[in-house]
Amino acid sequence: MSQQASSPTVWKGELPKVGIRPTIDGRLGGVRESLEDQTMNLARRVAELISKNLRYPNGDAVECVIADTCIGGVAEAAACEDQFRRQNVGVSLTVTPCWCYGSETMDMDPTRPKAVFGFNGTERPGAVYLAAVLAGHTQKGVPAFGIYGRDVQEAGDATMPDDVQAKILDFVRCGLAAALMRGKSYLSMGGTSMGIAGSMIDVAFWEKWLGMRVEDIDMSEFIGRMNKGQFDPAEYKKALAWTKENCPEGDDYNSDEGKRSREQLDSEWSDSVKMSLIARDLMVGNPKLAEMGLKEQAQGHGAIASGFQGQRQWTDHFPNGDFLEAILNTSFDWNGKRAPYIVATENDALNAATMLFGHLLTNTAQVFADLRTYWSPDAVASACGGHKLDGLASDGLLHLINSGPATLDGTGQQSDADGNPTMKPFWEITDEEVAKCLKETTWHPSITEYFPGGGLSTRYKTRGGMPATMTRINLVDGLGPALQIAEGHTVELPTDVHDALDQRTNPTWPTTWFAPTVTGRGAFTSTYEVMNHWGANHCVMTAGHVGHLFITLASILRIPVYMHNVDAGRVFRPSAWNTFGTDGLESADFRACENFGPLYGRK
Ligand SMILES: C[C@H](O)[C@@H](O)[C@@H](O)C(=O)CO
Ligand SMILES: [Mn+2]
Repeated sequence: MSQQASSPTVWKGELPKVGIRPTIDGRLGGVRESLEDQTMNLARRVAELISKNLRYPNGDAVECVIADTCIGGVAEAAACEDQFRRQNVGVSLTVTPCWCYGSETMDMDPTRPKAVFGFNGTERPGAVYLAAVLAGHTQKGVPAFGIYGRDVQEAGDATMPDDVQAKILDFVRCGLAAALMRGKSYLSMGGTSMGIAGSMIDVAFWEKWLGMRVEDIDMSEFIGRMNKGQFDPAEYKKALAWTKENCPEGDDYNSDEGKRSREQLDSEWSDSVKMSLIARDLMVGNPKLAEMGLKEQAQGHGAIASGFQGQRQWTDHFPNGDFLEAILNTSFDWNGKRAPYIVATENDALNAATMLFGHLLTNTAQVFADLRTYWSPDAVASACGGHKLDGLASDGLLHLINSGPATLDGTGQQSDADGNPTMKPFWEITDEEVAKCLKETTWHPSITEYFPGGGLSTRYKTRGGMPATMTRINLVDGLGPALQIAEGHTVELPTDVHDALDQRTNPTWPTTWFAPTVTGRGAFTSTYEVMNHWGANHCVMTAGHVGHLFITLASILRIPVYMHNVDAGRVFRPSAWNTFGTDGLESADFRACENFGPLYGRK
């Protein structure tokens, strides 16, 4: 593990591994012997592909465990299961070039995400085993993904076709996301914010669909720790100095009567930094607290996601959580580059879960936003002196703007290999890009009428041209969770147009102009219809067109997807889903999720 035990970290302890199961025709006396090396070598190639291409959220290479022997029957299958349990295997991938005996060799664990890769050769067909064992998975109610290369390969062909590589890697990304969530916590810091339904925590959703637990703390814990100095004083000193140097305070947009004194603002800065340390320590603990005699506080709540209620009880009296939410969701801070801590504004736990999906699928920071306004081309023209939206924005724009914080990665100041704006895993972000994200962001005294207790809000606008995916999990009485997805691009407006629109809402908040990819059908008939179908006030923006990964992860967890604009060819779900209908995949998804129920328990 690369994580130093001495610093706080989300991903403590051993992370779930990927188990590779080489299955084989068990007939000794010639058949099995002729296949042993080919089968085990196939498993080794798959393990190498995974460890070379995939990383955990902490940057470590994904670890694979290969079964000690090929699996020709139930005895070896059981031995493999024992080995996988001993070695913390959270995802399984069965691989074979030949015919094997389906139910005698299959992975029967009811909750571990699983796939089967049947090498497409004809000498000892892996495909027919694939079909047989997937039928078994469907019949026994243990859905599995099927991976089968398009083109027949020679038995000795050690290459892995691109289509097979893509499916293996996408399955493992999504299976690991599910496995990484299992057993971890969501930390609710406070309660319901302003009657927002998403912040009325539904514990059953976290337990039955995600296999997680919900931890609760009252916001008074912040005041207690601030007043008693229950945070690392050395880190606080370092963090405050870094903040003063790197987080410039911008204009105060408050009215004269709303303006706060310099002394008050300075105390809000120092309180905001303390709140950031305390929120992080509450989530993941901090060994330094144990050295201070705070052994219980040092343990944290095992939270890989959290939410801060803020409004209104806290923010009426104390600085809001804008700084803590922005900096913890960012891929760097005073300690340097590191995995973001997923923190939802207004304790919107459904947006937190969606942020967590995006983070675990891509290892990147996630933008929390209100989906506040649809700006039609006509409305923009009349608000901005006739300005005509064009290009990606020609069907109008969605204004994504949270009420104060957002990850600084959301500035779009990180670039991919082609120079396009993106948000990257922390280990790929350059020092120059860190500096650009900080430079693009200004911090403004929060608007006093909204936040009487003060605070510093995050202001930036996202660079245009970023392929991005907007998502949201909603809860439906009687159905459970349902996911919506909209791939699209960020758009940059001319400064005068941006300012005219931005100033109407709140100039102290972070703005992203988003143009969903419209298809002309259903919820994607137009940009307006995307907004019209959005299920809540909040959304999450993830860098890249990764709607297909959200769809695969949702199917593993049995969360139906009720709108998306992902081409059918990119949709990858367990083979069992096909049996619920192949024409009208959306409704089939609902039927399959309803049929199999939440991954970790009954509804
Ligand atoms: C300041 C306001 O209360 C905002 O926080 C509010 O409009 C929201 O963001 C609601 O989600
Ligand atoms: Mn909001």
